[in-house]
Amino acid sequence: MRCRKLARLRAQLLEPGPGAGAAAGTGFDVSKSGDARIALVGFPSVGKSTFLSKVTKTKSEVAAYSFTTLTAIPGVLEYGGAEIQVLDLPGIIEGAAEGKGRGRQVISAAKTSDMVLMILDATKRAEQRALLEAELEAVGIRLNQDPPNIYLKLKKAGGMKITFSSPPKSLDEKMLYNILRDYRILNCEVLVRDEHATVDQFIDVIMKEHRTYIKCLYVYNKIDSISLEHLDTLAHEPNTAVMSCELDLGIRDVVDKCWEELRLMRIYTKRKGIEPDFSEALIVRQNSTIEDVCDSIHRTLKESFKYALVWGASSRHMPQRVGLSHVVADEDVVSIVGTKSGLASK
Ligand SMILES: Nc1nc2c(ncn2[C@@H]2O[C@H](COP(=O)(O)OP(=O)(O)OP(=O)(O)O)[C@@H](O)[C@H]2O)c(=O)[nH]1
Ligand SMILES: [K+]
Ligand SMILES: [Mg+2]
Repeated sequence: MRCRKLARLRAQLLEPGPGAGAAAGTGFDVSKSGDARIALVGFPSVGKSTFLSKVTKTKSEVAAYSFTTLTAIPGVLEYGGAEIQVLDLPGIIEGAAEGKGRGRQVISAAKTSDMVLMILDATKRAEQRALLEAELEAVGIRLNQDPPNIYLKLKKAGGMKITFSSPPKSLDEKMLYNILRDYRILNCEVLVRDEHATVDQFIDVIMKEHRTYIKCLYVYNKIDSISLEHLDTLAHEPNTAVMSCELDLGIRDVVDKCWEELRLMRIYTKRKGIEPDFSEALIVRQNSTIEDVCDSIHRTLKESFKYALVWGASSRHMPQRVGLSHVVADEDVVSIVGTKSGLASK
């Protein structure tokens, strides 16, 4: 890219131009591919692009100055037969959520991911983590949280019916009534199933169309430049990994943790009388059933399904004969038996 164009793009990242703010929150135009998407989110120059270049074949520009990366750069991380799309994103700055720079666009791209890798600079002050979290929170991203266990159904008439399945610790009927009125909801049914539910969680339920619950792994990079004591403290924070891209330390561990958090499973399919093909795995989400496995092989496979044979952690015998509702485990070998004799997967 020419120098002037680069300078202009860099300026746009910092300053809201026309169309910034609400309208600019649409994210970058990178189509999803592979079995899952991980977004690299962080302040400028923490090492996001260095990491992408380490774990994928994609080379994203690396430099010591801020805003080296100007758009979303996708790479593919191969892991045990799965292909995970890793999105390198421009650095975000404080105030990004309010539309400062193109930060909102960056955060919107993160919102489309299955997992956020929050890259932090181990040499920088501790507040960076909370500051970044607050930016993501502000656009409705909830990190490492489950959706609140509160049922809300809007009605056309009949007023408000609010019930608690057990006495709540920090909510009461009056509070919920007032919040609902603030959001102009006058007819509805509410059932609070979690005694620890908070006001913020209740608002998240009202706003659920604008909330996204995403897993996050916090990764401190540049541990080559900090003391061992500091390293020890960082490494003990929850949902955290530490690494040095420069010294090639801890990167494998970060990738392994991503795999665990994404909760994907590899299923190997086997035809009758033939050894399973371990070179090609079918990737499914955790808690998937034989039915999900069938669906990911072919849309209509279920129609001719008779039973499946399963070898692996989920089977009681080797093999175990199971039906569509059987829940599979990572690295199970599955053979689908259909009504047309000898029909096997793939
Ligand atoms: N000491 C040290 N420096 C690193 C490490 N990883 C990356 N760097 C340096 O940090 C600087 C920024 O790296 P980038 O990968 O460009 O950072 P980025 O987060 O992509 O930056 P932006 O795209 O500008 O937001 C470069 O000078 C890298 O060489 C590390 O593990 N240790
Ligand atoms: K940089
Ligand atoms: Mg970069």
